[in-house]
Amino acid sequence: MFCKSLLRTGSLTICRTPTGFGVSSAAVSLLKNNNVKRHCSSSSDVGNNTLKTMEELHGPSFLTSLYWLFGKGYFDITHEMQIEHKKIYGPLWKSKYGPLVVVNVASADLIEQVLRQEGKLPVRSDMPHWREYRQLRRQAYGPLTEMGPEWQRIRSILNPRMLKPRHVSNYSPAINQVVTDFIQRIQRLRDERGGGLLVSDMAGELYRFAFEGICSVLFETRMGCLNDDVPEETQKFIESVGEMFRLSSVVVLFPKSLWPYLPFWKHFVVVWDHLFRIAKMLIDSKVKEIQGKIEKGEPVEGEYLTHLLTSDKMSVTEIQGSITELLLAGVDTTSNTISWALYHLAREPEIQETLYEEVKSVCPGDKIPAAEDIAKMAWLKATVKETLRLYPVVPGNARVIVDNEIVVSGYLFPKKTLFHLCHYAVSYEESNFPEPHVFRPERWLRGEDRLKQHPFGSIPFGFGIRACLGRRVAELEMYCVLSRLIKQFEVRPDPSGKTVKAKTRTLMVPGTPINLQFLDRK
Ligand code: HEM
Repeated sequence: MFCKSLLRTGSLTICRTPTGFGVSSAAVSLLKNNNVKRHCSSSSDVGNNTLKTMEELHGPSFLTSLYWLFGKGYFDITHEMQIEHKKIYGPLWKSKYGPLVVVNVASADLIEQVLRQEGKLPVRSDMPHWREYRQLRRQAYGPLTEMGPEWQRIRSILNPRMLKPRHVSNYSPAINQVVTDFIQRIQRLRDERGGGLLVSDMAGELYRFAFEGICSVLFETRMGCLNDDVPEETQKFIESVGEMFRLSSVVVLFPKSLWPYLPFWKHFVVVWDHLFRIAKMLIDSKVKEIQGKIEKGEPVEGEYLTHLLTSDKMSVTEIQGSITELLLAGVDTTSNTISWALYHLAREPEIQETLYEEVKSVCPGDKIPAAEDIAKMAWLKATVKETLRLYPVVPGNARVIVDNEIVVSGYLFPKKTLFHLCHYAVSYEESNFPEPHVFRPERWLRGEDRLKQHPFGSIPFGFGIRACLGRRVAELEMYCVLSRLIKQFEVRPDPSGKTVKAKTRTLMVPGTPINLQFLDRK
């Protein structure tokens, strides 16, 4: 019934898809008792009981899709293809990739309809290649790869210290130490290599920052990513993450039965071995530290890892599986968002000045912003929100609703239909965001305009029980580094005046390097 092959096309992660259709009586009653609370499908559909099937939904054929991707050159900018396809087919269309069928959803109303009907155990993609490695090496699944009730169990353990604001605020001292080192690194790079002004490839620099920042939270350990001489083990760790993602997108193009015969599958396994080995080393050293303290009768204090290890709800192998996945999900998402925010602030001196005044008034002198200070910085938060609207780092998000059939815009979709939520296209809906291409943080300040916005108009962290686990930590990192950079420097654009466009590499990343000038503020 399900095609198990998997194809990855830029932002689109395509996995299992159903081939069977049909209208069941359960579906009709589902429609009548539609559990969509807001912006639901039109009442005439419900009244007439006229449900269309997925077969009736239009959209590009396989050949047309290939032509768009490779003939018209949208392979690198699949986020733009969302907007073009929406103009042609409307907000709901079907794309075929060989035997795979993907239902694209590209309006805030319809995304809301899909997400509000997801059951208790939604799935994003079944990640067969990541899962296969874990089976091969008897490693545990983490929140990205786990499914069903086990996924629910590990999320219930991982969630509180990652998502509750009172716990997350405890990470601000560790993150601020990393920010201090990052600012010093920017000063060094600028003075030693950039003629006292320019820092090249900010996305690369912020990648180091985000790697160091998330490791300081997850492993409670400093890795030295921001040193001039990065420790060898750390350098290999960073490279293995990049290599794993690169190989992932190749492996997934081939059927599982061929993997053992592919040279890059072997390489993929070696890279994962390395990632898991370093994660284990870091966790083992924390275990030893905790044991030492217990033996000496000293109090055991710590944050995320210490809490997981001492709460006894997960085995060490399970902790290793989950922490490794948190790390993988938490580096380039955060670093790319910070890069885009700085890119725009450099081009919008007035917004930058407003932000500077806000940070200075909340944190005068040398005061370093803590979580409670950030809560008072409305412009800072609005800047990050607007950045994520223009560049939703995950521009298209796969969603499979496994528990139930659902009705969207008068169509009945069977269980396990693969939806592709077009967050990028929705972020640029003129009706929600007037002048959608303009960077305008004030859209997010409290006021009348904000009340008019659709709550699903920009949901960069997803929605519901399978939404981003690292949202609060990512926000804290972004707020800390942006506020302190803007307080310390006046950021100006690359004097060459080059504009940087986004490209899709699963995530939305800068297509060319972002270079910025950093002038000390007096
Ligand atoms: C700006 C930064 C980030 C953005 C925009 C972002 C966005 C997202 C999105 C859109 C999803 C999918 C949600 C859905 O399908 O509804 C997701 C999932 C996830 N994110 Fe993030 N993320 C960011 C940072 C982080 C960080 C720092 C971490 C780790 C500390 C993290 C960990 C995760 C995990 C583990 C999942 C999978 C959750 C699950 O399937 O249960 N993310 N993220």
